[in-house]
Amino acid sequence: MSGYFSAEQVSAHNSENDCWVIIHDKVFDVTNFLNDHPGGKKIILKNAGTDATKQFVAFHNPGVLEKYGALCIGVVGEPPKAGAEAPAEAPVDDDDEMQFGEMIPFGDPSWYQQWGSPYYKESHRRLRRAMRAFVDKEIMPFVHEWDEAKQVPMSLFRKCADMGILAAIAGTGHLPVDYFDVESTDFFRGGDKAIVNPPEFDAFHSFVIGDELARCGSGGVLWGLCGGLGIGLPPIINFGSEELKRRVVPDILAGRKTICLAITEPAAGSDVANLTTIANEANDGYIVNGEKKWITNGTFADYFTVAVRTGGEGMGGVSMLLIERTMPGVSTRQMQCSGVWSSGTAYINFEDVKVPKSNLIGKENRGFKYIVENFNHERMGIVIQANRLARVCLEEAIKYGSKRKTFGTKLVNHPVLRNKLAHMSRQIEATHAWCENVIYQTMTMPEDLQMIKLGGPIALLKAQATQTLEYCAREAAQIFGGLAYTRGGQGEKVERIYREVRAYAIPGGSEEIMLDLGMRQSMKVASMMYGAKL
Ligand code: HEM
Repeated sequence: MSGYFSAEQVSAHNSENDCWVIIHDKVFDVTNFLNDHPGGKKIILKNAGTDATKQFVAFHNPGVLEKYGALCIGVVGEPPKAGAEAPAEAPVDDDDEMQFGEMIPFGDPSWYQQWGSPYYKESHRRLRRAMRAFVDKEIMPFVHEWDEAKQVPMSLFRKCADMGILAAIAGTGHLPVDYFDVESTDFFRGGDKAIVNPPEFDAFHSFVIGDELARCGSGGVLWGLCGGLGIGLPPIINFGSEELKRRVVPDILAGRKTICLAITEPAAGSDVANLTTIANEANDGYIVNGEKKWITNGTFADYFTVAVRTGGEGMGGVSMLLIERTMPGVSTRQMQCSGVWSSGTAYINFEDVKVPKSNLIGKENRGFKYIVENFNHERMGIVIQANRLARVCLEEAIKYGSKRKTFGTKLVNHPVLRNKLAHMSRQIEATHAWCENVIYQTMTMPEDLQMIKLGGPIALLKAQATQTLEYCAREAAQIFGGLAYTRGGQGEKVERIYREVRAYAIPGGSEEIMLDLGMRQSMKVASMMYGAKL
């Protein structure tokens, strides 16, 4: 972008061989783009040489202009007078940032929209600003491309590592500071002056990171980035030997290597205790044989945290092994799924894979305990993502409904449409508030009690979040109409999220199992711990 033009100058460029348009006060030379324009040549030519902002807004996502930035040749207006200083940008006062975001009703959590909250302080507000800038610049514009290509680039892992996002996702409410260089990250460098000083990092910082990340509106990117790291690494960090941790954790937190969790099998999903992948002892290690299915990140992961049978039947015979892609006998193939395309969901074969004893995670036959201990963390990750994806559906629906007119009035002016938005909003807000309440308990309740007392509510919360997501994706798709039935364009996010609902409602415990477990566990806690006479 270079020049300054008057509207009159622009109006002279009004033919097929020389076509300019003004959009949001910027001047675009679209002459060479006319034949490639997905909406057709004629429709732009009708607006050639004019301010086409209104027409453009009616048919496009705002992100389109960022993608086609190269077409911009200048702005409408006078060049600044020589010697005139550029207006200074107002400094951001973190203490004052009670309002943040676009102010779409319920488009962001209430603490972004001037509501008070006991949970957030300045560091959370700084972090939300930094996360938003990162996601808007480094993720949002590329999501559709990555989804169609069915992979997230490795460069994204490195960028997220440089921010500190990978370490935050791997840590369960605290940062694994011994295994990454705090001073090389944007979020955590600089002690007191850091965006977040590492000792002050808490579960609400994790929440802000997960919530802001999920604004990208792609379960594929979220599962791609967090789906292996968030569940495959904690068993190593929490139970692995120091040697194992030193060997694998730093590379993963630096974005040089990736890891996934391999538990589910073609015939063993939520009933983990029945898995059949076998690890027979041989010399100073194991020989592993078996198949794993629906393994998030399995297509590209360097490491696999694998649940194997080392002992007898049931949960007491399960161990966790770290298997490496370079080990002979490991093969993976990408599965064709309805959604989360860029997350590399894989079918994995282990054929006579020799695994050294040093790759055993924790103790033999204790694997089931390690898996179960990460369930709360895993499920809360799913809850946070699902509820923000639901919010994205709401936000998109409100924005679209505020510009699209039918029967002479905007969609949002039809009561039947507002009724849908209202039901979406109330479910999202209720889920968010419950989520904050549970997160607060993870910071204040002793860890051994959390396992017992939070398991039930978190299972119910997972079902609540995924049913909210399903509802919101459906209603937003109805509001977008045909646009949510086609990939890309204005309905892009909603179309994608609608396809991704099952990737939230099934893994990490299906809704059916969550609802049953949630009540069973809560009944048990009520009678055993609180003395309820049931
Ligand atoms: C810099 C100028 C423009 C660029 C870069 C551009 C780009 C695009 C792109 C990428 C699409 C595919 C759908 C999407 O991704 O949103 C599209 C569709 C479309 N564009 Fe443009 N466009 C421009 C100007 C215009 C103008 C001035 C009009 C005038 C009305 C227009 C009308 C349309 C229509 C009707 C569609 C089809 C929408 C649909 O499929 O529902 N475009 N444009």
